[in-house]
Amino acid sequence: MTRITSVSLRRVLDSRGNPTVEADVLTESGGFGRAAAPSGASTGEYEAIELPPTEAIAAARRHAVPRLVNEVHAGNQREVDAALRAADGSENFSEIGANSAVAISMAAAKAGADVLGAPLYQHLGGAFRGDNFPTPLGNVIGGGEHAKEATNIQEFLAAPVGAPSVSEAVFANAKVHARASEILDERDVPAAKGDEGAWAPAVSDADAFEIMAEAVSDIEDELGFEIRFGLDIAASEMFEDGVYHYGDETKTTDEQIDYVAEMVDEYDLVYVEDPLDENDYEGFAELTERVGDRTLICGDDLFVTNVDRLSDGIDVGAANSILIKPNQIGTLTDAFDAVELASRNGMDAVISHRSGETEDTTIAHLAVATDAPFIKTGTVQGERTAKLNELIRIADDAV
Ligand SMILES: C=C(OP(=O)(O)O)C(=O)O
Ligand SMILES: [Mg+2]
Repeated sequence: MTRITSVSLRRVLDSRGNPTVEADVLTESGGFGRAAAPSGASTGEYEAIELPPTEAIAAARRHAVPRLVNEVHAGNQREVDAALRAADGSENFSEIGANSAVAISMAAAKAGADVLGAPLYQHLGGAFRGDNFPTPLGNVIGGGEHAKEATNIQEFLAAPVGAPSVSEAVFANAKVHARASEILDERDVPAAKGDEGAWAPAVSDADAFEIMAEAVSDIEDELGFEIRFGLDIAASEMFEDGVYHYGDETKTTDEQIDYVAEMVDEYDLVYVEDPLDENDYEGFAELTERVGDRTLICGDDLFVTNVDRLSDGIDVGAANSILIKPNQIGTLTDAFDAVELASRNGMDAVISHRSGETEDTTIAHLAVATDAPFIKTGTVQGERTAKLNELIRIADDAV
């Protein structure tokens, strides 16, 4: 019933105005799935390869489509993804592009769910998923590679951990975002927005911590449940010549570890992503040893959703959490394998968008399917609210 009968690929716009790959998958019983690849700006060195969309589409039409159409079943995700890997033949999807691969992989999952008449999260996660929801990590203030002349730290993320429902959590983050804007106004600081819709003011990181703490505490008082915050430092982007660059200042690795540990305690941070360079497993391990009992130390560029890199990290205790971005690795199968390896080793898997996104909502379903404690998918702006609103719909049994 779910045998794939057609795969079409096209270029569509992403949220930065760049082209990206969209895939449509049809099955013999009329099941349909459509998905589009996101795209990073602060990409990890070890991510699967994103090809220019025109090249990725041409290569996928030549190599992957013939191995999919009439050959595999959309309902059998491992079969679909194995065909994509076989069609590509490289370790990192350098032939057909991880952008083509992930769009097809996700579109096939949706087509499989369509045939079964099940919501995507249930097709991916099983009959007993759908009662637990991730806490959305909402990007409120940011800079780094996502906005020029703003903070060095890439993302300051609201985390409404005490919200009674996912809907209240989503609205809480929007309120924190609005409150941060008022505080910036009160300080006479103009702020444009970065790629993900976070405020991108020209303030120091120290000021951003203060603004974030004030915004979170005001909204916590207003709503009456616990809201904390976290960071994506995206430290690989700051690391050059053996030191971390904060504007004109630098920090050695030891200073960076001390700084992050101090911020964890001063601001009771619930989450810290990529506090150190993507090659520094030891630094990650040292920081995790110091503060991992009270916060999540999450590897994004460190692990790139890759089970081999995650295994190396597990061996040395490099983090207690992994960020999962399907396009970093190329298929849903690979992303699920990373989630499973993490959870078998007591680590939390956090599902994430990219800075370049589309209206695609797959990651909302992925987060529910994997019982993720957190999802990082922005706060406002259509391509972000697409996922947040989908979480609300899933909770409302309206998908
Ligand atoms: C979402 C992120 O940004 P990008 O997509 O640019 O890697 C991130 O670093 O976690
Ligand atoms: Mg990151």
